[in-house]
Amino acid sequence: MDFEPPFLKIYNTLLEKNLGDNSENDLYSKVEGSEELPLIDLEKLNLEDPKREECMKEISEAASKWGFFQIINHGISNEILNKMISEQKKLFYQPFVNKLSAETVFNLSPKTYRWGNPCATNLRQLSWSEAFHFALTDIPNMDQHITLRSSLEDFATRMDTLAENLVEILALKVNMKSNHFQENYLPKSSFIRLNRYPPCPISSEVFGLLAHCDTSFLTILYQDSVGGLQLMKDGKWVDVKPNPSALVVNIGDLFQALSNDVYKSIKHRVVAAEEVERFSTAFFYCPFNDAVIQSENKPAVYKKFTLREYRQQTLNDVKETGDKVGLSRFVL
Ligand SMILES: C=C1C[C@]23C[C@@]1(O)CC[C@H]2[C@@]12CC[C@H](O)[C@@](C)(C(=O)O1)[C@H]2[C@@H]3C(=O)O
Ligand SMILES: O=C(O)CCC(=O)C(=O)O
Ligand SMILES: [Fe+2]
Repeated sequence: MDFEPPFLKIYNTLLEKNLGDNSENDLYSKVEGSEELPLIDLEKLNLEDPKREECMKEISEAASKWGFFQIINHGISNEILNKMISEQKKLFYQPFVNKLSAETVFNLSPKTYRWGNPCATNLRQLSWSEAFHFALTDIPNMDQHITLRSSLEDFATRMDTLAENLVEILALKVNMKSNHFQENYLPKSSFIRLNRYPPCPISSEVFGLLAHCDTSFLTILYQDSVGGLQLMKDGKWVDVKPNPSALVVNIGDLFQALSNDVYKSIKHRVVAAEEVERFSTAFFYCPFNDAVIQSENKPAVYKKFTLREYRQQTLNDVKETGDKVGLSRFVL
C-alpha cells in the first residue's frame, strides 16, 4: 500500500544485527500489573461540595500517585472525537511520498509529519508508528484543508478548555494561585499529535512508540478500541485498557518540575499490534516557548528552565542517543 512508511526497509540493518539477540528480544517480558488506573467522573465537578471537592481530590491524588488517570463525562462529544479520527484517517491514507513532502504537497508547516525514529541506535528505540503535529496557532491558516481544519479546531477548542480546568484544579491542590496558568503562560504553544500505528509484522521485536515522558504540563489522549498503551507503575508496565467513553490524562515533565515532583510525569509506551492498525489523538497542553518553569517550593528539585531550553535539550538528546533523556537533565 503506497501510504505505508517503509519501516522494514529502513530498520533492516538494526534488525539484522539484533534479531535473535535475547537481550534485545525480551522487549515485553515485564508486562502486567494488576492495579486499576483511576477512572474519574468529571460530572461530580458540577455538583455541590463535598462531591465537587472530592472529585478535585481524586484528580490531584491520581496525578501524584499515578501521573495518569482516565476521565468520563468530560464534556467532549463523540461527534467531535469521531470527526477527528475520520479526518485523521484520510490524512494518513495519503501516499507516503506526499506525507514525506507534507510541507510542499499539503502546504503544511515544516516537521508536521514524522515517522519511526530516525535516530534509533538499537531495537528498543525503534518505533513502528507515524504522526502529524499541529501547533494550535497554525490551525487557523490551514486554508487548503477545510474539513481537517474544522475537526482540529473543534477538537483543540474543547481539549484546551478541559486541560485548563484540570491544570487549575491541580494548581490549587499544590497551593499555587488559582489563575497561575492564565497569568504566567499565555499565549500557549499547545499542539495536537495525530498518531497512527500500522500493523507490525515483527511486533514482538519493536514498539509502536518507545517509552517516553511527555514534554507538556498535561496531555489528554483519545485512543481507539485497539489497545497497546502501557504505563510504568512501581517498576511494572500496566495496560491502559481502552474505554470508549473515557479520555486518558497524563502529567507531563513541565508540571512535574513546576510542582517540585508532587505530580509525576510517567513513562509510557505503545506496544505494536501484528494484525490491526491503531489510531490515537493527543493534545499537549504547553505554555509559550519562553515561559520559565520554576517551582516556588523549597528546596527546589530542578533548576529553572524555559520550555525552549527543554525542547532544545530533548532535540539534542534524541539526535545523539536516539532517546529523550528528559527532566533528569535539569536536576539541581
Ligand atoms: C524519539 C522520540 C521523539 C519524542 C521523544 C522520543 O524519545 C519518544 C517519543 C517522542 C515524543 C512523543 C510526545 C511528544 O510529541 C514529544 C515532543 C515528546 O516529548 O516525546 C515527542 C518527542 C519528539 O518528537 O522529539
Ligand atoms: O498512542 C498512544 O496511546 C500514546 C501516544 C503518546 O504517548 C504520545 O503521542 O505522546
Ligand atoms: Fe506520550
